[in-house]
Amino acid sequence: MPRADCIMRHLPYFCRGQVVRGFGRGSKQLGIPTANFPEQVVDNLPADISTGIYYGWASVGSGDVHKMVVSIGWNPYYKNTKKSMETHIMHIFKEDFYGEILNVAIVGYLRPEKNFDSLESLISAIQGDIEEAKKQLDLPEHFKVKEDNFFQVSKSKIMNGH
Ligand SMILES: Cc1cc2nc3c(=O)[nH]c(=O)nc-3n(C[C@H](O)[C@H](O)[C@H](O)COP(=O)(O)O)c2cc1C
Ligand SMILES: Nc1ncnc2c1ncn2[C@@H]1O[C@H](COP(=O)(O)OP(=O)(O)O)[C@@H](O)[C@H]1O
Ligand SMILES: [Mg+2]
Repeated sequence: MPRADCIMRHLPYFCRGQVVRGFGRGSKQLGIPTANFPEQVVDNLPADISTGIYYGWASVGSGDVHKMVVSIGWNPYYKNTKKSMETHIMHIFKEDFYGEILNVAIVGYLRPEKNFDSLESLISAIQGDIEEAKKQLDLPEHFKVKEDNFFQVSKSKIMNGH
């Protein structure tokens, strides 16, 4: 179990980066697309932030801020060799947003990454994470992060074109 102080010390954690292609394993077909960050953003994470599943807020470019869940780690089910950071946003987008800037505020920790004996159990674990995240994010201390200047800055920066 990761130590709680190693997790909480870094939260809320804010970062942004361009959305890149992942392994295309079809998480979209399963109804759980994840916007992947480039290696560089993953490498910039605090060295001692625990891998695992977190929740928070996200926006694409200068768009609205939505609830999200994010997985940081090696996806033991798929035995990845590179650490990844993938965000599922609880919003239905009209189209894909590869190449756009994803702004992310991580506010809380849910659980460590796990291996599963079937794809179905991985999917139901992720669905459970989504439901828990939705509840947690309605708490006042988490809801207020949605209004953080971090997201306002992302709007004005992009609208002014620099
Ligand atoms: C909320 C959430 C929880 C996840 N939990 C796990 C996990 O416990 N173990 C695991 O191997 N992968 C986990 N994943 C990662 C999925 O395996 C990953 O999204 C899948 O490999 C799709 O990758 P792709 O974007 O490259 O297609 C999780 C993803 C999300 C969004
Ligand atoms: N609600 C959403 N959350 C995250 N990504 C989404 C969402 N809706 C559409 N997408 C798009 O789906 C892509 C991720 O799909 P996914 O199947 O995980 O493919 P990849 O392996 O390339 O990451 C994102 O990069 C984004 O462009
Ligand atoms: Mg993905």
